Amino acid sequence: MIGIVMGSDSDWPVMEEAAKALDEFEVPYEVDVVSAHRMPREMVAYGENAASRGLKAIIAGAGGAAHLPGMLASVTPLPVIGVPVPLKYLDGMDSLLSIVQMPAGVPVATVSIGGARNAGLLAARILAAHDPGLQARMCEFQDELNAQATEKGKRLRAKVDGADAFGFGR
Ligand SMILES: Nc1c(C(=O)O)ncn1[C@@H]1O[C@H](COP(=O)(O)O)[C@@H](O)[C@H]1O
Repeated sequence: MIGIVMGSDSDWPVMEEAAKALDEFEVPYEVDVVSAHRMPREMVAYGENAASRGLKAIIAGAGGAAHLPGMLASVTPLPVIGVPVPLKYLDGMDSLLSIVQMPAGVPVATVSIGGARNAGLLAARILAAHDPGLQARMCEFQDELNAQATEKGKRLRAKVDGADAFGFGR
């Protein structure tokens, strides 16, 4: 089970992509609003109880002064994946820097601004390290990505001038 938490329900349109990625790999998850700023005691309780409740990793998204991922990481031994959520001002740079610049000893695996899909995929990979079946599905997924990228190259080359990737045949 993966925990997907966010500072506000207004983050859900971004964070939903993490849930969709976990759905693709049939990884169970729970979702909740847990704010370090607005509900600090509940946030500490969530982090302190996460491991004993059976969660294997936490995906935490927040916008602006995004202290939630780092604060969770300080009260749980589980891996925490931070998702910077872009807001109206500063385009998510505020959130990115708040999440990524953690002091040594308290790691948060930070994905790109709005990168909730990668957060979901990273959580699946963490579980896959101890789950051969899930790891096999991850390998298939990577093969599909490869095939799609190869196809894009073929289409582009055909569109430009029929040359191959190195420009031979021009
Ligand atoms: N960054 C945090 C924290 C936190 O880090 O504890 N709690 C809420 N927020 C963020 O405030 C933004 C605005 O929230 P509202 O839309 O509720 O006003 C959201 O992006 C949320 O993640």
